[in-house]
Amino acid sequence: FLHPSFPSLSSTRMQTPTGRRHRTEGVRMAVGAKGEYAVTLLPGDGIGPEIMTATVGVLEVVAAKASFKFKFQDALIGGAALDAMDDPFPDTSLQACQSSDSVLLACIGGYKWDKNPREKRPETGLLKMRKTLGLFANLRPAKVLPQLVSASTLKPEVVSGVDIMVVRELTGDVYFGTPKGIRTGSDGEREGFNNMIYKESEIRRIAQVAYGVAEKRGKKLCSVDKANVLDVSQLWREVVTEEGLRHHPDVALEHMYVDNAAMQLIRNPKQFDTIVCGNLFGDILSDEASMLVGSLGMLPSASLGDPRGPGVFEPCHGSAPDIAGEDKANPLAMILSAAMMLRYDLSQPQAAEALEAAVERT
Ligand SMILES: NC(=O)c1ccc[n+]([C@@H]2O[C@H](COP(=O)([O-])OP(=O)(O)OC[C@H]3O[C@@H](n4cnc5c(N)ncnc54)[C@H](O)[C@@H]3O)[C@@H](O)[C@H]2O)c1
Ligand SMILES: CC(C)[C@H](C(=O)O)[C@@H](O)C(=O)O
Ligand SMILES: [Mg+2]
Repeated sequence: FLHPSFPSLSSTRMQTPTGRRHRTEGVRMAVGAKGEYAVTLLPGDGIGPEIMTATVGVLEVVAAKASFKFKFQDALIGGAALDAMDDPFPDTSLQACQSSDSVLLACIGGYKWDKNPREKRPETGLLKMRKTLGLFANLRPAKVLPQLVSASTLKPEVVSGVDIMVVRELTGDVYFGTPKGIRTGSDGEREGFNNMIYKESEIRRIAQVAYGVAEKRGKKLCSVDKANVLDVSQLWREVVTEEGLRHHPDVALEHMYVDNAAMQLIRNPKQFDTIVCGNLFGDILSDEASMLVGSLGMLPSASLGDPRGPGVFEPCHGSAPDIAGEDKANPLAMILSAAMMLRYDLSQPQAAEALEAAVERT
């Protein structure tokens, strides 16, 4: 597991992050040692190509001022891959990712493919990528920049100073549980069903990541579940508690039901430091957290997991088909995701800090 070396994305940006270098030593650093990082670009759909172009431009400037270069290669995912190859995440794209030091993904999806059968949907390609690359930990920081306090729909005194890290489990839960489908019962009525399921080992490893992140931030972890109703959440709560008692007694652990957490995030977001939750709750709460920051177009993320493979760095938002092609999309979530790539995957903290500082100035 990668948790002991996980850096935080807290306001204490001057600490030396040691993320990927530790978990990849001797495995993937050889390319970096030559001064060139192989990065696969997955522009995807909608505003994806626009924000990817902006981000690559910024990374070229970073490289020009640093002692390393990037070797970019494009690959297909989502609707673009369906159109070209009838597969939302073809093997050629998987191989491109696996042979890279890191992967930048913009976003996928769009009206054009919304009525496709499940296996031919852009979203299926995204989930396949996360699962096959073993990216079980998704870090979604929501940090309010002082310059943008007034951009939030909430009062300045509520959002000013907010600095939350949502640690979302990414390869389990109702997203991947089986059985699932739509069936016709004996009474002739159709019913849809999915299975919300977590193995103990899956809960344990994301809890370890979350405690590792919390250790390096405010030593405060809020685990979000629905243990008052769901058995899967009861196990989640037991395992998260156990993991803390055994290995992280210095981290203050709190449990919160997801409905209350959704309310508390709006009522008093500054009570939170690190939040850990399952895949579905994390999806919802991180979009909610984006409105503390002022815009969904500001929320980056890092998807990490298998130490032998690359991480994938992707904004939290989708393909925004309503504004695609209008040159209106905010590229900062994508650019900040590239900063996370520099920090977590490529062990270039100074470049990451420079990029984040540039975003703050902009
Ligand atoms: N990781 C991903 O690739 C991802 C994430 C979420 C949704 N999706 C897909 O995206 C499609 C659209 O979904 P949705 O509309 O529910 O969510 P969305 O995140 O694409 O858009 C929600 C709203 O936020 C705006 N928005 C999003 N990103 C923005 C940016 N960078 N700058 C300015 N405004 C931005 C959009 O214009 C829209 O009004 C769907 O097909 C969905 O499945 C993909
Ligand atoms: C598009 C969808 C599959 C995806 C998710 O639910 O994980 C998205 O909403 C996200 O947050 O990355
Ligand atoms: Mg989402």
